[in-house]
Amino acid sequence: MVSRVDDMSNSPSGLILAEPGASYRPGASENQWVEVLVDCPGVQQDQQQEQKLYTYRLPSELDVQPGDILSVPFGAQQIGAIAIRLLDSPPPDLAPTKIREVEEVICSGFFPTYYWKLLEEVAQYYCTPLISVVRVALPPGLLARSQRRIRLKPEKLPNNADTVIHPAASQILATLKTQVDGDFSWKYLQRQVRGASWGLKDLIKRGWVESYLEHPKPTRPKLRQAVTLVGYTFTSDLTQRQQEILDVLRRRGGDLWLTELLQTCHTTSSTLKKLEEKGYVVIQEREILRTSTEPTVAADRPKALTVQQAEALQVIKSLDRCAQVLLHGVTGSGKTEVYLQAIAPILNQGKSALVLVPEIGLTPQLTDRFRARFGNKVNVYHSALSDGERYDTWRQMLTGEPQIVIGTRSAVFAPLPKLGLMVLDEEHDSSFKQDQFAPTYHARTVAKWRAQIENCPLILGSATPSLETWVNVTQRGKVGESLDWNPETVNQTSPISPSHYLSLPERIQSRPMPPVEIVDMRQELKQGNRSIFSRSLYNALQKLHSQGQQGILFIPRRGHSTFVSCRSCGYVVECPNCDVSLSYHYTHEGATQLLRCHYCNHTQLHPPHCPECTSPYLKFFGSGTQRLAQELTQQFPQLRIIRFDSDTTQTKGAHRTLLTKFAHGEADLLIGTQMLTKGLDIAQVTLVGVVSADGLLNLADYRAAERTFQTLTQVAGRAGRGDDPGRVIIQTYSPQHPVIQAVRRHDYETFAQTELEQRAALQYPPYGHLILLRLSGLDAADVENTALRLAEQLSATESDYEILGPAPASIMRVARRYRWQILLKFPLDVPVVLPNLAQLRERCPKDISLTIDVNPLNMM
Ligand SMILES: Nc1ncnc2c1ncn2[C@@H]1O[C@H](COP(=O)(O)OP(=O)(O)OP(=O)(O)O)[C@@H](O)[C@H]1O
Ligand SMILES: [Zn+2]
Ligand SMILES: [Zn+2]
Repeated sequence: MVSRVDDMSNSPSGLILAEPGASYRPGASENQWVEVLVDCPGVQQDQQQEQKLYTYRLPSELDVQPGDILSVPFGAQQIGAIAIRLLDSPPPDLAPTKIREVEEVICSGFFPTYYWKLLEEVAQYYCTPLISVVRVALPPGLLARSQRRIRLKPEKLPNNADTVIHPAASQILATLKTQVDGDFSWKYLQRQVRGASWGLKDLIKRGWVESYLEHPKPTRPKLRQAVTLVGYTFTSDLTQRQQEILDVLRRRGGDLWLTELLQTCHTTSSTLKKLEEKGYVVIQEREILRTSTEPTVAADRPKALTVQQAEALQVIKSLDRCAQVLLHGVTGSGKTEVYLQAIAPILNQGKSALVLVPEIGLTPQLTDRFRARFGNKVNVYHSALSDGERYDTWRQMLTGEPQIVIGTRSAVFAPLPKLGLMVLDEEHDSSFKQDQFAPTYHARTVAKWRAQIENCPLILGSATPSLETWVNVTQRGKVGESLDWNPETVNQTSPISPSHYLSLPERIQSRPMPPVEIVDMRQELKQGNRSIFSRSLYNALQKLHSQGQQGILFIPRRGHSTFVSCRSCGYVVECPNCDVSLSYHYTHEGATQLLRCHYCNHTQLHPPHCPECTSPYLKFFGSGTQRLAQELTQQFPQLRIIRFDSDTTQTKGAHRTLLTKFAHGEADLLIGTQMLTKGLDIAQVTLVGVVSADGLLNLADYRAAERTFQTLTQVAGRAGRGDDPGRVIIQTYSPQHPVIQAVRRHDYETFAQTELEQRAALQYPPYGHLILLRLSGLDAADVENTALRLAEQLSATESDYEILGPAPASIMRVARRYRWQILLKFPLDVPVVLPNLAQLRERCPKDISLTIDVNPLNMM
C-alpha cells in the first residue's frame, strides 16, 4: 500500500490524480482502451449502489476523451455510456479478445476534462469507487434520457426479406416501413412487437437495420410561443391597435412570450397573426428550460459599502487565480453584499460563479437577493428539484453562458465551464458533509480542489468559522507541514493558493451586537419556577406583543426529547425498527396524535393505554417545538405563533411561505429548531430566546462544543438586525460552561483557542485525522463479528494510527440494521500510511455494508 504522502510528492501539482495506467491527456494516441459507465435498466447494481465500470477497446479512428458520451455494445444491445477514463493497457484480468469495441462517439465534449480530475480526486480521497462519485455529480437518469433508436437500412434490404425471418423480426420491419425514414424509438418497438429483442438481434445481424443513440436531450422539451419584433419602421398599413401592440413589444425589448403579449395588450392571436403576415413580427415556438421557477423579486442595486466591506471586496477583486479567502463577518455584517459585488465583475468577464449554501429551502432570502441583483442569470440547483428541472438546469450550465449557480453540497460538482469564483456561505455548516453514503465528501474540501484545478478563488464565509478553516487560514505557520496528509491543506500551503483572512467585525451601520443574557435554570427551579420559561424570558415574551415587536424562540433539534412514556410503569414507546424512542407529533388542535421515528420514519397512532400495564397515563415528555407551541398558547394567548420545523415545512415552498408571513408581521413569534439558525435576516426581530442550550452541549461527540457555539451564536445573531436593538436570552443548566460564556461575550477567538487546545491534547481534528468505518447489517451477531474481525486485521498491520473500537454506534439499530463502528485516529506528526481500505471492503461479507467516512463530522 502506497502512502498518500508519497503519491502527492510525486505529483508536481500536489494533487492525486490518476492511478497507474490511467491517463487524462486529451487525445493521446497511446490510449486504446476506455472504461465506461453504462446506465441502463438491465445493468445490475449491487447492494451499495455501486456499479462497475466496463472496459472497451477504442477503434483507432475514434478520438475519445473522458466525459464523452459513447454508444457501446452491451449484451445484445447497443447502449449509451459515459467514457470515464482512458487506459494504456487492458485490465490484466480480461482476455483482450473478450473486449468489445466502442461503436461511436455520440456526443463529445459534454464534460470538460478537468471535471473528471475532480471526480477522480474525490473518489481517491474518500476511498470510494469513482462510480459513486459520478452518481452524486451527475443529474439522475442522464443516460436514460439518451434514447435508443432503430432505423431501416433500405439499401441492404432484399426483396424477399419477410419470407426468411422470425415473425418478430418481420413485424419490426413492417413497423419501420410505415415511416418514410424507417426510424423508431426502441421503446416504441418493444411495446409494439412481442419478442422484439430476438427480432432485432436477427435484423442487426443481417445488417438490415441499425441501432443508434440519439443525443441526450430532454425527452419532452417544453415549447412555448414567443413573439419577436422584426420590422422597426412602421408604415401606414397599420391600424392604430396594431401600432400600439408593436409599441408595447418594442418597449419590452422586442421579445415577449405570446401569452404575455396577449395579456398585456388585451389582444387576440389573430391580430398578432396579421402582424406576422405583414412582416412586423415572427411568432415561433421556443424551447423553455424547466429551470425551477421561483417568484420574481423586485430588482435591487448594489449598496454603498461600509469601509470594512469595501476593504474585503477590494482584496477579493484583486484575486484572479486560485486562492482561499475566509470572510469572517459577525452576524449581520453584510457578507452577502460582499459576495454580490464580488460576483458582478466575474459575470462581466464572461465567467460564472458558484454559490454553495447549507440547505436551499431554508435560505429563500439569499436566493431572492441574488435574483434581485442578477435576475435570470441565477440558477438554483439542489436535490429537491424534480429530475426534469435538475436535468435542464444542468444543461443550462453546460451552455457556458455567464451565470450564477446557487446550490447545496452536490452543486459543488456543477459543470460550469469558465468558473470565476466560488463562495461557500456558512462554511461551518455540517450539511456540507455527506456522511451516510459514499462518497463521504465535504463540499468545502471538494471546492478547494476545484479552486485549484480551475484556478479560481474560493470565499469561505461565516460568522463562526469551522475550526479547520480558522486554523488553516490564520495559523498555518503554527501547525506547519504536518497537516499535509490532507490535500485540503496541501493546496493552501502551496504558493499558488494563498489564503486571506478578511474580517467584518461590526454589524452594518455600526449596530451593536445584541446583549446575551444567560439564565441559570437551576436557580429558577430553586425559587419555585417550574415552567419551561424563566422569569426573564416570560417577561420578555409578555412585552413582545404590546410593543409590536417580533421574536424567535429556538429549541434544539427534536430527538429523544419528545418521547412518550408511561407515568405508571415507565414503559417507553420505541420504534420497532430502530433503537430509539418514538417522537410525539401533534400538529394542530384536533389533529390525530401520532408517534414517529426520526430515523426510519415509522409512524403509528398514539396508543390510548400503556401497552405494558394498560395505564391511561401514557404521556409525552420533553419539550419539542409542539410542546413549546402548546405551552405558549396557554401562557400567552395573545401571541401569534408560527412553528418552523420539519413538520410544518414539508411541502414545497413552505419555508418561503412561513418566513414571508413572519416577515410581513403576520405573527409575533417564530419558534423552531436548527432551521432557524441559517441566514434569517428580518429587521423587526428584537428578541431571541433559547429555551434550552443543554441538549446541544451534551451531545456525545467531540464536536459538541464547536457545534453549540456555532448554533447559539448564529441564532443569537438573528436579533437586532434592524433599527431596534435586540436582546438574547439563553436558558441553561450549565451557565458557567466556557462555550456558553463565549457566546455571551460574542467571543469567537477565545472559544476557538480553548477548544483548539483540547483538540490538540487529544489529537482530534484539526490536529489529527479521523476515519470512521461504519458497518451495518440485518444480523446483530454478523455485524459485531465482522467489526471485531476488521479491527483485528487493522491492528495486525504495522501502523501509526490508533484504533478506537469497534463499538456499537450510539444508536445501535436504525431501520432494522445493526450498526457498529471503528474509528481510526491518525496523529499529525508522522506521515500517514492509510490501511488498505479497499481490501477491508472486500473482506466484508456481502450482506454487511461498510461505509468509509473520511474526516467524519457526525460520530453518531
Ligand atoms: N453596505 C450596506 N449598507 C446598508 N445595508 C447593508 C449593507 N450591506 C448589507 N446590508 C444589509 O444588512 C443586512 C445584513 O446583511 P447580511 O444578511 O448580508 O449579513 P450576513 O453577514 O450575511 O449575516 P448572517 O451571517 O447573520 O447571515 C441585510 O439586510 C443587508 O441587506
Ligand atoms: Zn405502563
Ligand atoms: Zn425507526
